[in-house]
Amino acid sequence: MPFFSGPSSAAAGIPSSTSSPLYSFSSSFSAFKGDQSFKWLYTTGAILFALLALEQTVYRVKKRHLPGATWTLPIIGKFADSMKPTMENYKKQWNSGALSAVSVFNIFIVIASSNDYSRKILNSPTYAEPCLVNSAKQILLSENWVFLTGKTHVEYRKGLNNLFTRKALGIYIAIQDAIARKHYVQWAKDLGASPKPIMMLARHLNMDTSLRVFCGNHIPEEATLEISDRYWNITKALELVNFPLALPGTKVYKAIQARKVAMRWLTLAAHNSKIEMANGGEPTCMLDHWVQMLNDPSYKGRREFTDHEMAMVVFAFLFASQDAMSSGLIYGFQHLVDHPEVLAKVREEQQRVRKGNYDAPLTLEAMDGMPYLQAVVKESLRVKPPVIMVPYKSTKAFPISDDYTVPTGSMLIPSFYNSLHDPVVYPEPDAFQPERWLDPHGSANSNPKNYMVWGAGPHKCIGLEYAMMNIALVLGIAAMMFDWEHELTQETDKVDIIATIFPRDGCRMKFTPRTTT
Ligand code: HEM
Repeated sequence: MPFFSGPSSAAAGIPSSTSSPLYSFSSSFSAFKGDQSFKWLYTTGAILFALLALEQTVYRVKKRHLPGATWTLPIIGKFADSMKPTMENYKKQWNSGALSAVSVFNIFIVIASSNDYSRKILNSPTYAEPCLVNSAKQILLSENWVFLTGKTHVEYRKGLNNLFTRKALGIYIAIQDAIARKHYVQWAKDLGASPKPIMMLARHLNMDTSLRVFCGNHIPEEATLEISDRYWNITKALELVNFPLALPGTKVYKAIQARKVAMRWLTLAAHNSKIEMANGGEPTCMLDHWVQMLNDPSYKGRREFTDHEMAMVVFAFLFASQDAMSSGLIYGFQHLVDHPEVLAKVREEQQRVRKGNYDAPLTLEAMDGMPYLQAVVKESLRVKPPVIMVPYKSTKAFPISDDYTVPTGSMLIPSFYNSLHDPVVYPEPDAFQPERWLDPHGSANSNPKNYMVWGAGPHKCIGLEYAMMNIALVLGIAAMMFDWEHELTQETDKVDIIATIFPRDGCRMKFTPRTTT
């Protein structure tokens, strides 16, 4: 509404407000400078007016009948909203129509909120491809594989799928287990006396886990600390629209510096892994597993990857996972502590499967025996999906529906929230009910296409099994080691969108060691 009334009232004001002040200004001005200056001012004004009119016309022609502001705010469009995104504004937009339109800095954006349209965008690589936010190419480096599209993307990704097989996950789980326990020793100290936000602790735990899973001991402890500390600068730069130049002091500049630090360490890790595998070492991390696979004579895919290229792959995994995993972990903790009856069932399952031996590292087989914990993770990610949308762009005119064609070069935003909160598929959609996943014939399991937590199509999350396993493992261990208390604040239920979603108060918790362990 402000975007409608703003420009239209401004437009209405132009004749009266420009006529008298501009006239008197220009007439007194012309007394000194003559007719030439007046003509110059008049011509400039006319050109500006024509450009603004053209901007509105282009917007209206592209938008056609889609819901969205009738006029766009000159030049900036909905920039103010994109700077401070809120769930309330997003929900308003999603509920305005299955397809709706906005414009930011003259980028025409079509937002899809229904399951069908969101899936259609993700599954139409001939018409649409991921575009990530503007800053992503500067941060990730434009030659990163995540920017590949079409067949080259499919081929490249095929090789990387091998890094998430069950065999590979079997290597990673021992590392995940050890890192979680190491951090919990510190959590017991930090959160033992009074409730504090777990937000940054969970982010550090997740970054440490990722780096050790990806790089093992090929980087020193100081590297994980340095990357983890600086990574927040990368998260903060992931806004829809950033200051266009990466000048010193800007968010993108700081993010690029953080990437340089991370890439230096990751390149070293790739180098060290190659040496260790060449010397007959056993694979103890993702890089080792990858190098060993490339050295296997029976391996059919591409074999040569430079240290820099391997580092870019690992950096892309960090980039794709750090915010989403942290969000998933934090809401996992929050959902469990707020639902003691669910936490009690998680503990009951842990006791049954682990038979009182809570110090033994978790294995894939043990995790297979924990369907309730898996349901908890699945439900937590449904209620609070870390990624609520992904930006794509149309590479050619995209006839998305019978009566609307998305113009070439538009930004397309498939949104997942409505799919994951569809009351027909998930009755009482805002309620946290892991049980809905335990009935194989229930509506949740019968409509897998609604479960858009991981996206869909050729770019669907490559790390989803790993992510599910990690969140389950971190929660499962914590459930047996600690009693948790959650300090509710006025901001507990408010959601901040910082690339992914987080509780605004950072989830304030107190952890007390349990006597059973
Ligand atoms: C809770 C955690 C996670 C969530 C919610 C999540 C969600 C997503 C979503 C929604 C997409 C976009 C899919 C699309 O465009 O259709 C995606 C892509 C991706 N994710 Fe994840 N993700 C998570 C964890 C991870 C982890 C742990 C890794 C790696 C270790 C990872 C690696 C990737 C990569 C590389 C892509 C891009 C794939 C491609 O373009 O082919 N993600 N993820």
